[in-house]
Amino acid sequence: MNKPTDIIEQVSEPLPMKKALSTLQKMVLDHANAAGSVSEPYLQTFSIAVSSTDPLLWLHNQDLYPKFFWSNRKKDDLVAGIGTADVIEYDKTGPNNVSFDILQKELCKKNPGTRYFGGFCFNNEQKQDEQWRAFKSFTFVLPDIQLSVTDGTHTLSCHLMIEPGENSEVRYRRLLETIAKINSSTLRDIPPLPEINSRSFSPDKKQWIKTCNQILQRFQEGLMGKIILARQTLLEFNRGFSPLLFLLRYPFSESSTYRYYFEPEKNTAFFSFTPERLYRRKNNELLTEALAGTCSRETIDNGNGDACQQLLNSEKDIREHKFVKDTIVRELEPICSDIDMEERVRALQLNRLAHLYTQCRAELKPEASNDSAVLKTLHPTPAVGGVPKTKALEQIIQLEPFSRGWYAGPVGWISRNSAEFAVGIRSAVAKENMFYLYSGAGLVRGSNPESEWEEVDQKIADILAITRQKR
Ligand SMILES: C=C(O[C@@H]1C=C(C(=O)O)C=C[C@H]1O)C(=O)O
Ligand SMILES: [Mg+2]
Repeated sequence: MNKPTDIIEQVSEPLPMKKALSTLQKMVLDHANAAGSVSEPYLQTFSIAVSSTDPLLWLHNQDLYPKFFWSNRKKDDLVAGIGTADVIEYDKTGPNNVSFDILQKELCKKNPGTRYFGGFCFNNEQKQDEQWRAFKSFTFVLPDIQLSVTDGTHTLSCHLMIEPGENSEVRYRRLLETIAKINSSTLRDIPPLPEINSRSFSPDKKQWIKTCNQILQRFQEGLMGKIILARQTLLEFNRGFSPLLFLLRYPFSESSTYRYYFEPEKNTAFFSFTPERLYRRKNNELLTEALAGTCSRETIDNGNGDACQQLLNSEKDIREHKFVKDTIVRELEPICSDIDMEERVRALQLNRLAHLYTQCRAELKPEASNDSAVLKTLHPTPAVGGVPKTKALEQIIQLEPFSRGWYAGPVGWISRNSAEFAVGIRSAVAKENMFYLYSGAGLVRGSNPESEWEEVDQKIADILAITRQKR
């Protein structure tokens, strides 16, 4: 077999979905005749322009798994994917650094010019609760079929991966069968969510306040500077349903948040509406940021106040933010030749919340121009972990009455020369009728446990609002 060209692309006017699918089938079929055995992993992408189709609705209309969806904050990079052309995954408890290295090593072997989508758990040293089973320590999927919208251009692609020793004919046949199963209907039937039977909090408010006070005591003793404590809100619905409904019903199309969704098995999914970027890398160029310190509109002047101004004047929030900003700069130093962290802190207005925000641009040293090096350095920042890092991570395991799973972990995509990871906060994991929502707050000296409880409520309020939509 010839050395592969990465991408076979049919250049034409955008085709309607049905026609695009049959053309894609033909492209694969034409190529399948050239199939043989390979001595190295062989990855081929077939692509075609398709007429404007909402990727979320398209995903909703399919009955193949896994499913994923990704949208960046600017909404000029949207991808919906189905099926597994290839997967890089790992499922053993151990240090996060081992996970990062394994992904990097496997990715290098495959050297993909295209993207694998997935995520990592927050802390792989932690034994995970049952609802996280399908997500593993990490999972990155190269989908069989994907619909992407880049700068307004819609592209339908499929991927074929042949590993050494594999029968390529079987692979081609399997891909053709998968394409044949794609539903090209554009049905807009988005059912309402079922009723909620019960709602419970872990920890409850009393326990939360007790734990926060314990932490405040540690600050007094000078043992720690900052820690992020999270809460789990469990919603039990009266029946199971597709968690994708939360994305289809997310009402804030203008909001500057990522939208991340991964459904490894039918009706088991993790999703996140996070405002926070962990990093974006292109070769040796790195973009990252500090995002911490919160004020909600609702808590000032019955929603009429200026949350951004309030935040910029809050000594406690500025301090909370500074832990993240300073740590990022300090930890990037060994792996970067140039770091440009904005001097001034800004306020970023979201739907109901405002956050303190500073951007950072850096140049990676050649030996650190890879995602394993960057992930080891940045994750977890003190926006979701704490200061000092190791101590905070130990405390989180000890004090939180649940495991974090993928909550606050890096979620996003990775390819040969570039990657983008968001921080999986404002998130939920769903398993049939049970939905576990996660959110946390950064505690520093002077934090008020009651206000931090409310801050967490505000952070999951966008997700909860969806459960109250009537139609
Ligand atoms: C930990 C979360 O958010 C983080 C905590 C913040 C805070 O305490 O002010 C703000 C943004 C994030 O850094 C979360 O939403 O779960
Ligand atoms: Mg806060």
